[in-house]
Amino acid sequence: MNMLTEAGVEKKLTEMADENAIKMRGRNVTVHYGEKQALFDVNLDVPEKQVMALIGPSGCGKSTFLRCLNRMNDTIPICKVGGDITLDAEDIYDPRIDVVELRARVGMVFQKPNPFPKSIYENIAYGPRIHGLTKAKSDLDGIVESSLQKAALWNEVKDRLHEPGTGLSGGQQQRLCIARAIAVSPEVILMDEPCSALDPIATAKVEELIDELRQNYTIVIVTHSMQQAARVSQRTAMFHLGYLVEEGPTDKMFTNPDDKRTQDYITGRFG
Ligand SMILES: Nc1ncnc2c1ncn2[C@@H]1O[C@H](COP(=O)(O)OP(=O)(O)OP(=O)(O)O)[C@@H](O)[C@H]1O
Repeated sequence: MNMLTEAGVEKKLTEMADENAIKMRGRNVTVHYGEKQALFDVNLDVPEKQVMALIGPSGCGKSTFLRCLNRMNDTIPICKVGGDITLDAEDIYDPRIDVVELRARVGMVFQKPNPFPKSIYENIAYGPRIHGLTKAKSDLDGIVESSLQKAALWNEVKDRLHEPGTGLSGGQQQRLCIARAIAVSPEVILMDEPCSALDPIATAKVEELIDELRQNYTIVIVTHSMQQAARVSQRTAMFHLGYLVEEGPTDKMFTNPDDKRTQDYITGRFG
């Protein structure tokens, strides 16, 4: 029989806990835009260092939920968020939370690549500089290089770092935006349909990158593409009309979902 020592048991338990670690937790999350309620009592856990896909028909509240996770909804005056959302068990809506710092810990990549109208180098250097992550120019050079490496863009841009970011192809611009998010050492990266403006080759590159990034980061991605959700995520959450319908391992969600609405959506019967 395979007997584990006490230290072995301890190690095994720690590994199991890590596998199931919850990075962000949403409890009874509601969102109103003025009178209109967009989310109803959403309870959803985001597992650490995995990719979670948010799927569901247009208008079901996927992007609204995503934006709750780094308080991007604060920028919409009519938007009111209720319920609890935690990051490492810390309430991110606590008035003492510094929202700028929160958004460095929980970075975001948008649908349309949106590099600053500055050089490739400056696009990456801006965040670490304003967050005071580095003082020496050589440190900043190092962050720029490692962020571009992690975003699988370094080889394509290393000889043109001082050219405008807006001069890159759409797919390269999106990887530049991912590098920019990585540069401030986030823990979570939120992606709102990051490939919808990209061609299939650029999409494949970004998907490959997402798969690599999950070794170090927790990722939540909104996508309209069932294939993409199946390719990149380990867990999938299905929304419908502002409700979380169900959540589970991606394999199960795409082969044997519990709810008929998920079945109908993934087989293209609505949405
Ligand atoms: N800024 C806003 N002001 C008012 N209503 C909004 C705003 N943003 C979203 N909504 C409404 O909230 C609901 C959920 O929208 P949301 O964008 O979160 O859905 P979604 O599932 O991401 O949709 P899509 O897949 O089309 O992007 C919709 O009814 C939408 O009209």
